[in-house]
Amino acid sequence: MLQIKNLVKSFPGGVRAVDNVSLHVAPGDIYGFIGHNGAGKTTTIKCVTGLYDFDEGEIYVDGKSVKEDPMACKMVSAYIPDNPDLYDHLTCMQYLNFIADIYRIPKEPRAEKIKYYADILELSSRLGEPIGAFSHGMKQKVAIIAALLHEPKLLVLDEPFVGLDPKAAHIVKQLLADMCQKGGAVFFSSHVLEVVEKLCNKIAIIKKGKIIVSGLTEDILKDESLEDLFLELTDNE
Ligand SMILES: Nc1ncnc2c1ncn2[C@@H]1O[C@H](COP(=O)(O)OP(=O)(O)OP(=O)(O)O)[C@@H](O)[C@H]1O
Repeated sequence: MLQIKNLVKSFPGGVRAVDNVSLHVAPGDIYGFIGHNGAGKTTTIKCVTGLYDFDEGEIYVDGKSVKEDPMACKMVSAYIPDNPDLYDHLTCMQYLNFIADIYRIPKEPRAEKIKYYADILELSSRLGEPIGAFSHGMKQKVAIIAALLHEPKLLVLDEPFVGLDPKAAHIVKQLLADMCQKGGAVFFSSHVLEVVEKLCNKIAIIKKGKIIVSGLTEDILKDESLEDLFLELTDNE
């Protein structure tokens, strides 16, 4: 569903933020992407979602090249950034309709889906309010609903659990697991190692732009905790 091959991305001034990264996220995978601050997670994610151009390598979403066929990639995927900057002047319902229009979701399933997700994320009574009046966690929930409306095959999230209360985090984990059970794929970055360890069937650790370990969680961890492994692999400079 997501294939990253030998990705290289440098910034002006010579920072090689992503250095020959290769990853494969298959249908049904919940793939956790972890690393220290500045390791290259967000840069990789922004290359995958088409927000950054990249210097070398290839990225394929559902078999389509992000460089050559960006629209096709966007139609089957969704991205939730670490900071949900939505349109503050729109009401929650106006925003969700705007996103649904972009993905050409017909009126009837659209209304049903908005109701379904708003109910489980406890936003139903706030749909008519402007997003500008929402808390960070509420904006995060709106971004999650907007991302799920078109039933993406691939969902990419940057730090999805920051700002969510424990109940909302639990529901979002359930939504991600449901999506993967139906054959979708999830790729997300996180610093919450306990969540990654429990939720993800695959994990990659990135350090200074390079992948230092990747694969099935059970193969990587064996009897160790993810925290111990992470500290062991990333602490030595
Ligand atoms: N727009 C930019 N211009 C220049 N350098 C950048 C830019 N964005 C990121 N970098 C650099 O690229 C490297 C990787 O940053 P990135 O944001 O991908 O890290 P991260 O793993 O997401 O970190 P965090 O966990 O803190 O969010 C860092 O050295 C950072 O300073």
